Amino acid sequence: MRAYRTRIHDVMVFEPTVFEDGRGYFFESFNEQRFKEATGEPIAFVQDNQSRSGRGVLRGLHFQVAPKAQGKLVRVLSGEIFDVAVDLRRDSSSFGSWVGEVLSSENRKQLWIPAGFAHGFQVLSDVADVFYKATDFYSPKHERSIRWDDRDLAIQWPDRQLPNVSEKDACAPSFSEYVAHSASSENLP
Ligand SMILES: Cc1cn([C@H]2C[C@H](O)[C@@H](COP(=O)(O)OP(=O)(O)O[C@H]3O[C@@H](C)C(=O)[C@@H](O)[C@H]3O)O2)c(=O)[nH]c1=O
Repeated sequence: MRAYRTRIHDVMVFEPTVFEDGRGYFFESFNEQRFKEATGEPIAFVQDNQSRSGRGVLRGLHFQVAPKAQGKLVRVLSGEIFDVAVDLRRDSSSFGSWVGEVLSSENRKQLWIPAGFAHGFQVLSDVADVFYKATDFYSPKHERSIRWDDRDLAIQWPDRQLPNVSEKDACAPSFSEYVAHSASSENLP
């Protein structure tokens, strides 16, 4: 497994070692010991999620606030997505910055998004099955969202067509509205 950091230090990419033979392939999709060594943090996952989306779907930007903030380890079982993490930790030098990575069933990359980040993805294939592990349980009370097309965040989504978003995501507040109306500590893990 290869693990490396992105331009936001705490967001990491994992590339598993794939063993191919006459039968097909094998790889370890998650290894707790290696994950802990690479991140340097004692991270435990408690929930696995899976979603299917068609081309043009954009889900996000989503996060849960403390004490139910979630770290997420995202991968794609079929298809291709552009996966994005936005740093919402107010004490961070990269507060308000984003990083994006193409994840696909072909490249088998995984993106580690720690607690304190918002997460979203855009589907680039006809269908994408996305699977992610989360470090805390779903809690609607702590769930928040920020607009995917926020002007200050200026995320460069690869598909420039107007995406297919949920009603909830279409009404999400802007980044500056969110920052103005939330407690400064709520995104600190
Ligand atoms: C996220 C989630 C949703 N649900 C339910 C609530 C709702 O009825 C239905 C669909 O929920 P949503 O519309 O919020 O699904 P979705 O837009 O796919 O939300 C997800 O987006 C990505 C980007 C993330 O990072 C996730 O954490 C999550 O927020 O599933 C659960 O039961 N458990 C969960 O953990």
